[in-house]
Amino acid sequence: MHLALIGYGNIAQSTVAWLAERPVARLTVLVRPTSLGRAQDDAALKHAAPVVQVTDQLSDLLQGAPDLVVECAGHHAVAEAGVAVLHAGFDLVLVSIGAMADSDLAQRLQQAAQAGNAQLILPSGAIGGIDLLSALALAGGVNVTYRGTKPPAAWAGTPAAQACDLDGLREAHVFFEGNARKAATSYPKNANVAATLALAGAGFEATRVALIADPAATGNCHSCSVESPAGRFSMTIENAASPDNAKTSRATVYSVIREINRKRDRVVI
Ligand SMILES: NC(=O)C1=CN([C@@H]2O[C@H](COP(=O)(O)OP(=O)(O)OC[C@H]3O[C@@H](n4cnc5c(N)ncnc54)[C@H](OP(=O)(O)O)[C@@H]3O)[C@@H](O)[C@H]2O)C=CC1
Ligand SMILES: O=C([O-])CC(=O)C(=O)O
Repeated sequence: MHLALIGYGNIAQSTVAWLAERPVARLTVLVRPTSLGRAQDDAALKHAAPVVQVTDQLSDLLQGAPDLVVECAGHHAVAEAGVAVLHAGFDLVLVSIGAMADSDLAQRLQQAAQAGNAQLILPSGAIGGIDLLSALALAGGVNVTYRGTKPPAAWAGTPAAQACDLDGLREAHVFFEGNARKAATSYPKNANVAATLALAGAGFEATRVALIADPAATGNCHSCSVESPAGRFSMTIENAASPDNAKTSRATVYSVIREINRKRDRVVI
């Protein structure tokens, strides 16, 4: 399998570390020019695949004709590279799903997938239950509410810092209430889960979201309540944060690896 990664931050590096256990045949990593030297020098890459290319040129990635491309770089990268990858005919796992809250970009991604006969794969990421939610949505009339809770430090550098005194919080504070579109666009590194639920279930406008900073939180907590004529469920997922990025749950990394394995394995679950 020829795997391509867009971005070489927390998720990509953790994925590469895991691939040492089960390497791919070939690996291409697309980074920004400022990160090229750092990525090229990373010794972990040579354990992930016998053939590795690190590049800052999207054209290199496309010319290599990868079997699967995984975007794990952020919303801007989706706009910069996602459409081109799909249009060129390569299946794309979109980790930064919240980028789909931009309806123009979502439409261009869908059209590119159609034109390139490629698949846009939306992984479950930091949450679960997407299988049942997307099934219930087919029955119609689905209602979804989501509460995303993280420690104050995980909200640093986001609009939450203007909405409240993150460092001074003594108890859980709801700093955002609104729909999934507003959540995903306002918190691109923290509310991809809201977008995932919206795309699987009731859509961006109807999915109700609350975002919470909680000084007592020890990880990233995702609570979701789903009601539909065909069934209802609620769940609370308590994820450990990534050691290198408090905003991102470790589960997201394993969700990416799961998609890689689903592409290369004969039996998939
Ligand atoms: N679906 C889900 O449930 C979740 C989704 N996410 C999404 O995953 C993204 C990545 O998470 P994580 O790895 O933890 O974040 P990091 O910030 O650790 O890594 C992102 C990396 O992407 C690089 N990058 C940014 N833009 C580009 C570009 N245009 N081309 C190539 N590389 C680029 C950055 O490079 P540089 O170092 O040069 O700045 C950085 O190294 C998050 O931004 C978020 O959108 C996160 C958690 C859950
Ligand atoms: O990783 C998480 O816990 C969730 C997250 O950042 C997101 O939804 O963007």
